[in-house]
Amino acid sequence: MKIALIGYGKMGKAIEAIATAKGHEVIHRIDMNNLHLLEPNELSKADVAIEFTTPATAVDNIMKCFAANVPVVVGTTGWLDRLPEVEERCKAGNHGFLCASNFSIGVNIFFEVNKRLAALMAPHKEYDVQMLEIHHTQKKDAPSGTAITLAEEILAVNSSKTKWVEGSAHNPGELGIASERIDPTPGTHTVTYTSDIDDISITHTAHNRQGFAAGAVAAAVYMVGKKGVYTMKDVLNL
Ligand SMILES: NC(=O)C1=CN([C@@H]2O[C@H](COP(=O)(O)OP(=O)(O)OC[C@H]3O[C@@H](n4cnc5c(N)ncnc54)[C@H](OP(=O)(O)O)[C@@H]3O)[C@@H](O)[C@H]2O)C=CC1
Ligand SMILES: O=C(O)C1=N[C@H](C(=O)O)C[C@H](O)C1
Repeated sequence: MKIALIGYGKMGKAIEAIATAKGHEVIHRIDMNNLHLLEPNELSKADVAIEFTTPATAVDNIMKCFAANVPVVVGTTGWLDRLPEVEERCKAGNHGFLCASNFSIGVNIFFEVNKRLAALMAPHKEYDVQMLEIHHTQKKDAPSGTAITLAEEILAVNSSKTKWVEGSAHNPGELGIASERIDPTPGTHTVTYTSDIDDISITHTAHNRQGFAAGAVAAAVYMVGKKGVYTMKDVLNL
């Protein structure tokens, strides 16, 4: 598989290491120094593009992959308010697109555990729920994309909560997501239910970026030749 890496920072480099070890070929390593490689005649040489850049640049880069007719796997977070628009463009143009706030197998299983716990806790109004995410200090967005996914899964079943908010909740209807930035934390997420009687917490702790990178490579293999909108649930059969 020929891969165009859009974004060659911490994640781009981690993905390259895993992709090449698996026998894939990285044909483009795109950062701010070689943006001409985003032109259709260059991107179209790849079987798949993997996009890990910044919240401000992800959507433009996805559109460039659509223009080049290259399926794209997107890990960049902090832009997902525009996801419906991007999915619409993907379907309308018959392109290939897979996006995940977190590619690691462990976090995707954690998402399922979170959904099950949220369903079990929903009738028990004596418990309040809050979240904490911890990442390295270079992270541009807060709360993390993973935390937002976890929060949305809780909001879908917990009728006491109407929206998530950054930091502490100001009223009982809000689900507070606290963010801490501590180096070199790759990514830690905790969901806690608190009552006067007891607390229940679930935590996922990434020890490094290998899980995110391996999941992104698995998603890229899955996306070669694909049209339409997919998620990690398709890749992992969840
Ligand atoms: N979904 C998941 O599983 C994961 C998602 N992420 C997310 O991935 C994103 C990237 O993370 P990370 O690798 O740590 O970030 P880094 O800051 O280490 O790397 C970002 C890279 O993007 C490049 N870049 C910036 N603007 C553009 C552009 N317009 N076109 C092409 N490349 C560009 C930068 O180039 P330059 O150095 O020249 O500025 C740099 O190489 C973040 O949003 C993060 O939250 C991270 C881990 C896991
Ligand atoms: O920026 C990061 O590093 C990470 N970002 C993703 C997120 O926002 O959830 C995934 C992972 O936690 C690492």
